[in-house]
Amino acid sequence: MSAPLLTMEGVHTHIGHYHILQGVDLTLPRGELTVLLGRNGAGKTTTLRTIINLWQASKGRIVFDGQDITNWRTPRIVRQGIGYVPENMGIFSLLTVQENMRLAAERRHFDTARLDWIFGLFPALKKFWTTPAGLLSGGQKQMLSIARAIIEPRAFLIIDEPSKGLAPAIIKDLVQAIRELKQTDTTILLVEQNFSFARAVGDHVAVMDDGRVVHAGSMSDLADDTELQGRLLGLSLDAHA
Ligand SMILES: Nc1ncnc2c1ncn2[C@@H]1O[C@H](COP(=O)(O)OP(=O)(O)OP(=O)(O)O)[C@@H](O)[C@H]1O
Repeated sequence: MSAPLLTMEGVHTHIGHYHILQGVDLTLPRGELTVLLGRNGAGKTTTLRTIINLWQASKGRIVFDGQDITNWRTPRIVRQGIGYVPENMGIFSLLTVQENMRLAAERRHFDTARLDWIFGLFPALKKFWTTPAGLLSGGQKQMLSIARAIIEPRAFLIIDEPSKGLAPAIIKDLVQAIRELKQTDTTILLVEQNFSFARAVGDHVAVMDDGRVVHAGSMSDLADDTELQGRLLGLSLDAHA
């Protein structure tokens, strides 16, 4: 088995006086999708932000592709080929879809073949290419946010709760797009609360509680074991949807 793309070893993060991450251990197999699950406030978003040093780890080690990146600054970390889709999507409402995409492209230049591939994943972006992003639906904004993160080839993609607030039909489209993205060998770390979505795309799962990873394993093992689901996640009805 090849070396993992990313490992976190005993990572702690403080935000102001609050001790949020309390020794996170996480291993991300290369080329596969790991879902980070856990109740509200468990520390999922803080984990994502700590990986790219938007929050500085106060203790522990983060290794990406064999390099200790724990104390690197964010721009240097993301230049290693990391795309980040934040929970608030980070798009510019007054700019068009095209302008939003151009800002994310290296030297503001589009690779035509890659752009066509993205239009295949998210046809709505082609349709609304010259529309201000603020006028898109919630699902279309999410697609734009992911498209921005993959406008350049990425070794690693971090996506924070993409299904949040989206209608089931849109979630289905997102599942399809993420499955296609997986074909490109990109390693993906996805935070998700919707277990049916998580189950549809995930190879591996890590469950967080109180600032730690309390379970890590294959998605299929968790999906097959309702007792484990109940114990780990206190799952809501959508687990069985
Ligand atoms: N800027 C901040 N200042 C103080 N506390 C914060 C800050 N950001 C997050 N926290 C706290 O850190 C804890 C973990 O938050 P985090 O956003 O990582 O959780 P989460 O698992 O992503 O939850 P959710 O699913 O609700 O987004 C929470 O108790 C939260 O209140």
